[in-house]
Parts: sequence; structure tokens; C-alpha cells
Amino acid sequence: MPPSRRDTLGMLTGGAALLAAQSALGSEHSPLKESPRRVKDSSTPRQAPKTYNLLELEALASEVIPRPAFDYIARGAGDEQTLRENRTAFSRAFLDQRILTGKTVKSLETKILGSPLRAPVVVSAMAAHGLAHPSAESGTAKGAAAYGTLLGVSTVSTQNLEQVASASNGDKWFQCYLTRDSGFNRELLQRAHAAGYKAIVLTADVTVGGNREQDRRNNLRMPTPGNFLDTSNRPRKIEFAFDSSIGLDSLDFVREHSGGLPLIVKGVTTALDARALLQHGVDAIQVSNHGGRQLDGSPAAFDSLQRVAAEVKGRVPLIFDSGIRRGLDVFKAIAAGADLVAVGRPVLYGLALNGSQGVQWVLEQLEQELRIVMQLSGAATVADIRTTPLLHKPFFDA
Ligand SMILES: Cc1cc2nc3c(=O)[nH]c(=O)nc-3n(C[C@H](O)[C@H](O)[C@H](O)COP(=O)(O)O)c2cc1C
Ligand SMILES: CCCCC(=O)C(=O)O
Repeated sequence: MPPSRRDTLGMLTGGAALLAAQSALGSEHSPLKESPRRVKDSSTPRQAPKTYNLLELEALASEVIPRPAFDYIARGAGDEQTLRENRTAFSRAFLDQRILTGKTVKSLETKILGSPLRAPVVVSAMAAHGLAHPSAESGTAKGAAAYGTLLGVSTVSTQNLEQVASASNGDKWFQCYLTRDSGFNRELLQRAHAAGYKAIVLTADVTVGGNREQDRRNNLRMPTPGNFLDTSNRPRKIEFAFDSSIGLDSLDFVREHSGGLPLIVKGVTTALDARALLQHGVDAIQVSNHGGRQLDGSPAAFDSLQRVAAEVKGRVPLIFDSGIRRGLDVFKAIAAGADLVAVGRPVLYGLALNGSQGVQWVLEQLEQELRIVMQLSGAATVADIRTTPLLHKPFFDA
């Protein structure tokens, strides 16, 4: 029996198909024509498929990332209702388009907590970039910095936080998971501060791992994260388990040990939680349902955003993630009250397909789309996007 298509293409050392998929990013938008993961291949090269958007990247990435790792990245929790809703919610909102404004789009620059950004788009913290590409978080860090935005670096990154910090000059946030070992938590926060991270993102929606059935089916084995290895790359004697009982007092703990860095709480979906966080003096809020990977049954993040924004009313910056694939989604999220958005999976797909330059391509692609939406809707600046009204379906029969 011939090997299945995925068996052939899914191998890290995959052949022509791998090259074809990787060079999919070698369009006029991509500065890279060569893949850092090129493999020797004697077969006739196939016509490289081109990709024109972030949605198409997923299928290409599935051809180069081994199956269990691809599923870990792409799939969601439970029946994946929330994963699907994250996309469909955007299609219920439309833009109140203005014409004859005389405006043209120029800079998309903005700032968050003192960090300058080329556009209102950052890279969300994700675990184990090494599953996507050997350059791991260093590759992502280089791509994000070359583009001009900042990177969220996960507690459970493949490379340790110092390695990632030194991989680029770009600003970075350290995403903190609190484990049951408070000494280790303290140490990590101190290390992040010492390594020059600009803020701490406390992720609050992982008090236990979500029900990721596909990972169990695939018998997924995660490599030991770099922060859990000693200087000889041996696993340290730390039992990694999420602290299931984190509460508002955990914010005080994080503040106390992170040397005065700004604190962002990620995983907010309700107005009530936003109110409590404001009372607790957080510096920013990240509306997120973890890309549908945690609580299946949580509403679409875009729907949560509108409720949270109505509560926060601009008092602290609002970051939005979960489902961003189009420049249009970025626009709608900002029009709905976000200050900027964070992108997840597509960045890992770009990394898998073309290393740091694939990451850069993903961010540039989003910006290009956003610019077209802005120009056509009459919004010349990020501030203009914020004042563009959204129309919610059904809007003709009211
Ligand atoms: C493979 C993968 C690993 C992730 N690991 C983390 C993590 O370590 N910490 C965290 O706060 N969020 C993590 N997330 C969630 C992302 O930060 C983000 O909330 C989500 O991916 C956004 O949705 P999107 O992928 O639809 O853009 C992870 C997401 C993915 C896809
Ligand atoms: C169980 C969570 C570990 C990393 C993570 O946040 C993710 O995979 O989404």
C-alpha cells in the first residue's frame, strides 16, 4: 500500500512537497525565496502553490508539520464550538462605510504600554514553537522584530526566556503560567524582569488544560520547555502542574516578583471579571478564549470583546485575540473597542513554512489587508477605526 499523502508530506524531512509548501510564501510579499529548512531533494520540483491569505496557510502548514504537532496547534477543545464561533462571530458585524472623506491611509503606528508598534497587531504567546520549526521562538522573535511588533513569549516556550530575549532587539512580553511551585514562579518572574521583558501577561484561563481530545488520540508528547531545563539541558526537578486555585491575590504575587513591570491579564471574557481587574489595578486586559483551546462553550471572543469594552470604557488598553485571520477582523476588533489585536496560530504556520521570514510575511499580509479595509471604509488612522460604527446583523429589518 502506498503511504498516505499526509504520511509522506508530514515528515519533517518531507521532499518536493515540503519545498513547494514552504515556497508558497515566496510571493512578491515575502522577502525570502529560500527556506531555512530546505532539504535535499532529487525529485522534480513541483509548481509551488501560492497563498494569498492567512486562512490558506493552515492547509500548507499541515503538509510540513508532523501530524500530532499540527493537531496540537490547529485544533481546539471539546467539540470545537468555541473554535468555530471565533471565526463566525466576525461575519455578524459589518462596517459603516464612509465615502468622499478625502483621507488616505498613511501610518498605522500605535503604542502599547510604552512599546511602539508598526501596526495594532502583536504576536500572542504560544507554547513550543519548536514543534513548528527548528528556529523555534528565536525565529518568531526575529520575524516579529523585522516586521516591527512585539512578541508574547510563553512560560512553556521551547527555548528558555533568556535565549528568546537575546534573539532579537524587538520588545517582548513574558506570558506567565503560575505553577504549584511558588518558588519556581518567583524565579521565572525575576528572570523575565532581568532579561528585559517589557510586561508580564498572566494567563488566567488555564487553571487546568482544556479537553484536547485530538492530542490524546495522537498520544501527543510535548518536549520539556526550555525554562524547565538546567544549564546542561537536563530537565530540572520541578513538577510542572498548573495552579488550579489562582485568584485575584495571584496578581499581587506576580506584581511583587516582577520588578514593577506592567501587568496584563489574559483570558478575560466577561464584564464582571474586567471590573474586578480594573479595581485591582491591572495595566491592560487581554480579551481571549485561548483560541477555543480551553473552555469549549465560551462565547466567541469577538462577542466577549463588545461586553468587556463596554465595561472598560478605555480606562486601560484592551488587547483582543482568538480568531484573527484577516485585516478585516483586525479592523472590526478595534471598531468594537480593542486597542490592538494579538495573532496566534497563523504565526506558527508562517514559522513552519518559512522560518522568521514566514512570520514576517504573516504580519505584513495582515497589514496589507487592513490598509485596504481602512482606505475603503474611510478610516485613515487607527484612531479613525475606533470611531467607525459597526452594524450588527440583522440590521435592515429593525
Ligand atoms: C499552539 C498554541 C499554543 C499556545 N500556548 C499558549 C501559552 O503557552 N500561553 C498562552 O497564554 N496562550 C497560549 N496559546 C493561546 C494564544 O495566546 C492565543 O490566545 C490564541 O492562539 C489566539 O487564537 P488564534 O490562534 O485563533 O489567533 C496558544 C495557542 C496555540 C495555537
Ligand atoms: C495546556 C496549556 C499549555 C499551553 C497552552 O496554553 C496551549 O496549548 O494552549
